[in-house]
Parts: sequence; C-alpha cells; structure tokens
Amino acid sequence: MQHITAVGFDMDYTLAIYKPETFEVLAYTLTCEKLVNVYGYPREILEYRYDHEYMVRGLVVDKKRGNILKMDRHKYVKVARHGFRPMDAETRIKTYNATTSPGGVDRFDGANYANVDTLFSLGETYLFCQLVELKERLIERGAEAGGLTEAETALTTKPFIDVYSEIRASVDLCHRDGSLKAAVADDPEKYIHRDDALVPMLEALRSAGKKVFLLTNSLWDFTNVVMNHLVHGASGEDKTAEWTELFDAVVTGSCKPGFFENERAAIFEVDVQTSALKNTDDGAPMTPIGASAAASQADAFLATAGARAGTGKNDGVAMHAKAYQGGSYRHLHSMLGVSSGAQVLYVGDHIYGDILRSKKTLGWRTMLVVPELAHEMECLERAVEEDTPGKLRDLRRRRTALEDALQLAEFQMSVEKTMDDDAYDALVKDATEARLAHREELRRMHAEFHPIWGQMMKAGNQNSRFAHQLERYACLYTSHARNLLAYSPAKSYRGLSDAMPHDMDENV
Ligand SMILES: Nc1nc2c(ncn2[C@@H]2O[C@H](COP(=O)(O)O)[C@@H](O)[C@H]2O)c(=O)[nH]1
Ligand SMILES: [Mg+2]
Repeated sequence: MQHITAVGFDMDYTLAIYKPETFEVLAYTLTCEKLVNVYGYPREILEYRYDHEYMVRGLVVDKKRGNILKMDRHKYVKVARHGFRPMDAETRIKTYNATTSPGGVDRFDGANYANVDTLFSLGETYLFCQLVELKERLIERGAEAGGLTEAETALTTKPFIDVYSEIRASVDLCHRDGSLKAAVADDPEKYIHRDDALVPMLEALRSAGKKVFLLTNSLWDFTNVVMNHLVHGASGEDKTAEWTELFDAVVTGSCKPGFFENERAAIFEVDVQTSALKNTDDGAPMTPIGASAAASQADAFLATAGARAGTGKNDGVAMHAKAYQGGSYRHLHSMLGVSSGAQVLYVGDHIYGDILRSKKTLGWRTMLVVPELAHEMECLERAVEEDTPGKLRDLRRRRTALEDALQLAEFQMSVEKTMDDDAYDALVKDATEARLAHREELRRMHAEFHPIWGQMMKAGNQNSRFAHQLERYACLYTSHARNLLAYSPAKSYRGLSDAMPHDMDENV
C-alpha cells in the first residue's frame, strides 16, 4: 500500500451492502410486475415467491437452452440444471463437455450466455428458472387439456432466450424508471445494512495521507440517498451533502467499465445543494449565459483549482467541485493528482464492471469485495475441524492408486493376452467403490457450503471459474471493504508463492 496514493470505492454492494431478504425481493417483485404489465406474461407470476438463498454468483446462464451452469476454471461444466431440475451427468457431458464443434470447446461468452457476476443478478436468474419451468408446464398442460390463456399461449411459443431478454429488460426498467430506487429512498434502513466501521475506515486512509474517492455507476440522487444512510443514518428531508467531505473526489453515474476507457465522456458538476447538474468544459466550470455572478465564481474556482486535489491539473483539466457525474478516468486522475494507474487501489464488487478493465487498461490495483467469502470461510473451518480435507485426500489417494492399478492390469492383459478373471474383477470392484466413495465425500463436502451449487470457489477439486477470474484480476479480495480497517494503510500485501503439481508433497 506504500505506493498507493489514492484509494477508491464503488458504492453498491461494496460500501452499501443490500439486505437480500428485502432488496432482492423488491427487485424481483417489481420485475414480475413489469413482465406482466409491459410484456404480457401470465398473471400467475405475480404470485411467485423468490428464494434469495438459491442462486449464487459465478454461475453461467445458458439462455438458449434454459440451463444454469457451474463450471471449473477450465470451463468444464460440473453442475447443470435445466430450470431448477438437475441435469443427469450423461446429458450434461454430452451438451457441454464433449463438443465436436469446429471452434473446439465452447467458451461460454457469446450472446447465448450470461454471467451471474453481480449480486444484482441473483433474482433475475431465479426468475428465469421459474419461467423455464412455467413454459414447460404450460406446454404439457396445453397439449393435454387445451384452454390456455392468450398470455400463457404466448409464453409457450417464446424461445428461452427471448424470455431471458424480457426479464433483463424488465430488471433494467426497474433500475431506470425510479420504482426500485424510490422505494429504497423512502426507507433505506429496510434495504441497506449500516456499517459503523465505514467512516473510521475512510478516515484512517485519509489520515495516512491517501486520497479517498467514490466512483459509482449510481446517479447523484441515489448516491446521495445511500451515502446519507450509510454515513449519517439520515433519509428524506434530513439528507445533507456532508458525507462528501469524507472523500477527495466523488464521481457518480460513471458508466463503468466504459469510464476506464472512454476518454471523451462528458463530465458534469453536481450542485450538491440542489442536485442540479451543471455543464463543464472538460471538468472546468462554465458560466451559463447571463450568469455574471457565477463567472467570477468560476474564475475563483479555477484560480484555486488543485487546492483540494494535490496538483489539480493533469492533461490540462482543472477540477474543483465536490461531486461530478460522468467523465472518465482522465478527469478522476486529475482530481486526485495521479499520474500512474499503479498509484490507485480501487475496491469494488463487480469483476467486470469494477475490476477487470480498471486493472487491464489502467493498471489500477484492485480489491474485489466478496461478501459470500464469510460463509465460505466458516464452512471451510468446519470442514477442517471434521478433517474433511484429510478424508478427501485419503479417498483420492486410494482412488488414484486403484485406477492406476486397473489401467496397468488392462495394459498387461492386452500385451500378454492372459488374465486372472477373479483378480481382475476384484480390482474393478475396488476401483469402482473407491471412485464412488471419493465422489460421495466430495459431494457431501460441497453440500455443506450450498445444497445446490456447492463451494463457491471450487468446482469438484478445481478452482471454480469465479475463483479463477478473481485470482486473475483482483490483486486482493475480502468479504467486506471495512476489513481494510484491520490493517495499516501502509501494509505490504504479498501473494502466496505459486506452486505447480511437482512442487507439492501431495497431489490431492
Ligand atoms: N439500468 C440498470 N442499472 C442497474 C442494473 N443492475 C444494477 N444497476 C445499477 O447500477 C448501479 C451500480 O452501482 P455501483 O455503485 O455498483 O457502480 C446501481 O445504481 C444499480 O441500481 C441493471 O440491470 N440495469
Ligand atoms: Mg457495485
């Protein structure tokens, strides 16, 4: 951290942790309403309930087939469900892991797939599974007895990928038409956890000489709602702009990940008293026609530009306001007096929106917030207490030894053309039992983490795709941004040393 001069935070699901039992349920319910009222879906979905514990991040939606997949770091699909129904191993392997297409292995990144990579997407993925099942139930019902309503008939003919797109569009609408955000603004306490450690954490960074910034895709009005709740427990008329004093720069409506690449994006100044947006000339104040008093104000700001932000000038951009909307990393670097991406640490929850592009394009240091890690670590500790890793290692060793012995026996038989049938049958039996015992213990261990999807960071024995992306793009990861408070702002974080199979004592 010694070389880091600026530490930035994403807001939603990074500083502000939403309560799934209220916030996700609200987003889900509003989405169902849009599907019925805007897209003409059957009214029965208004009665649907959301189980916020069912879905997890890191899954991939196969929009075309109506399946949800969990894969390992090699993109080998280890768990698959059609809607909520488990896919049998044979179908799963045939569909995803034994492709003979000329392009080779499916990359799972085209238009037919969607990543469940933010906590915002759990509800919509759950709803997709419900509608996959509803569509199939209606097709069966229609074939048996007829008598479907117009809305039901329409759903039976809709490809899964269109159902997915309409769910997505409905979710998008909830975020854009104010329905979701107005409800949160009315009662932030109901939807967002407060956090006593937040202000001390931001203050500790600043006292250590770091610039601190907020960079969020939420627009100013919603940011102001959320930050007032987090910092002051204030809402409605009691809101103020005092919380902005905790930051050296506040950028809202940032359009990440475009913010990290698109240098031409216009930046607006936010009037924190009225929430009005003011035009700027690439960040410098502009005087509206006829506002002569403002002109001298603009001159004064320009004269002192940089007082708040070190140099305050970078690439010829002068920045002075407390809060902005839009813009690009170039404006932000200017506000912070940053000349190299390696000086910035950014803490966010979205592997694509926050982490990947900021690191790849700008060389920012990154920290991924993974709230699920707390549960994952509790389960790991329990597993260690029960010696599950030891049991798995022994079972895996026995399985490997017997499979090796069986393969060697089969090879010898093929060369010598003789065989001791009884010995061979016993070996086959032992190898099969060892394989099943190992698999069963692995399944049992995964189920302790999550009954459907297992351990988030593993798929079978391997790192999951989510864990792989995290390792590749996040310099650090933690269950909560507040954990920064537990370490010195000058701490040197060191990675574990890399290990290859031949470096290990045991290959388990
Ligand atoms: N229009 C949409 N907005 C969305 C969607 N999912 C989330 N969001 C909004 O993005 C920001 C995230 O802010 P950040 O602090 O994490 O950068 C927040 O305002 C969400 O409401 C969506 O599907 N469509
Ligand atoms: Mg976020």
